[in-house]
Amino acid sequence: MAWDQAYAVARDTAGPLPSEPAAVAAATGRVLAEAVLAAVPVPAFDCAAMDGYAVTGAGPWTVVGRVLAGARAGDGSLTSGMAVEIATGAPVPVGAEAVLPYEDCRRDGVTVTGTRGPRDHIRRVGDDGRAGDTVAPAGRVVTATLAAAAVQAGVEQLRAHRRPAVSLLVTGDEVIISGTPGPGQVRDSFTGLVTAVTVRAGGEMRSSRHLRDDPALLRDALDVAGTDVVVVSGSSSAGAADHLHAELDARRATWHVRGVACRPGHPQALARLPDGRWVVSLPGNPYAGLVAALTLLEPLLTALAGRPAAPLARMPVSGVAEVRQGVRVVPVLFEGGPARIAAAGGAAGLRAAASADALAVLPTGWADREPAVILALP
Ligand SMILES: Nc1nc2c(c(=O)[nH]1)N[C@H]1C(S)=C(S)[C@@H](COP(=O)(O)OP(=O)(O)OC[C@H]3O[C@@H](n4cnc5c(N)ncnc54)[C@H](O)[C@@H]3O)O[C@H]1N2
Ligand code: MOO
Repeated sequence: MAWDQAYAVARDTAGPLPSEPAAVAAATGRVLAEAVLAAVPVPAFDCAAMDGYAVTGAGPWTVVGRVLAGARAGDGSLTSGMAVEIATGAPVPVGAEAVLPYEDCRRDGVTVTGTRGPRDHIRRVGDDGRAGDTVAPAGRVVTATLAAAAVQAGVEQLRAHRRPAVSLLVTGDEVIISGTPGPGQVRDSFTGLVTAVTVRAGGEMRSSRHLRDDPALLRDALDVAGTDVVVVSGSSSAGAADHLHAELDARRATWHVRGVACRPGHPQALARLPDGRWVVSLPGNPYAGLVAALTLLEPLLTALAGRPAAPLARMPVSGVAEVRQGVRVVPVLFEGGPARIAAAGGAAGLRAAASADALAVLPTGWADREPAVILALP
């Protein structure tokens, strides 16, 4: 399957997971299934916008008291010629017409003189929205800013799509999950990468498990992986120890993507089990697996999380790389002007990607300075 088509299938095949109530404070990164409506007006009471004196009528004014923030709204009232000393955010007494900032007036004993300017320096109830106003519409990602606006408007609970839960099965007899690899061993590169892609797309990483290359272990692990998405690294190819495809066929999985015309990352796949769980197969070569995570896993999770699919970024790319068929995915550097190819190497090493700014997806027949899709690195 062509790379663009595989990306589109991963992005467009799954719909958002069901929604549920969620505490605003814990909903960052999730997508609103319903609009957030203000429970209270903002501000909830008329209050001072400056430190100074709340006054009524023309000056001079007689200071009759002091109101600090936190005082009860509705207490106290002013009539013409009266003033109270007031703090920013404190409720203005009933009848107050303006707040005179300290710098615009003079106090002598209990008398304040000064001139009222064109602004009254009072924030009125509902200036920034009334109860029932939309704080944010359905479909928005809950950012820290959106969450802050919601709690400001008295909202503590919202309705959001469930985060897609992800588990990772790291296959390979040679793979170790911690420490420095010895002869014949490789250190797992996938747990960190898959976690980062998952979190970035609005998912939740539940577990990462290492499995030896044994079909029975893979079968059992697939049985118990109770997550929306099961990612399997390695075991994607045709080798004697690669059991994933046979296992998915035995389970009558539906193949949505089975091989992508993409270098590296050709053996990547996306399938759905009859019970609804998605399986993303990442080739074991780490750079190829990273490419596959950005091609299939990220758009799938984005859709399951209910996030709107952002259009793919494109920019001109300069450098040397041969792309005879399918696409070639290369690390690039941003230096102003076209992105520059940092290296166009193999499928295993991550070193060029480590100090690159992004990956570029070079189409078949690509030539120097022609545009390419740009994928952000996790
Ligand atoms: N006869 C063929 N052989 C291969 C083909 C093919 O089409 N026909 N495709 C090649 C391509 S392309 C890739 S990519 C790999 C895919 O292999 P698998 O997904 O089956 O993965 P493994 O064989 O288990 O491992 C490949 C390579 O990656 C290393 N690896 C595996 N897991 C990890 C990990 N968690 N962290 C770091 N490195 C890992 C592993 O040690 C191997 O070196 O197949 C080609 N062969
Ligand atoms: O295409 Mo493989 O995925 O070279 O590494």
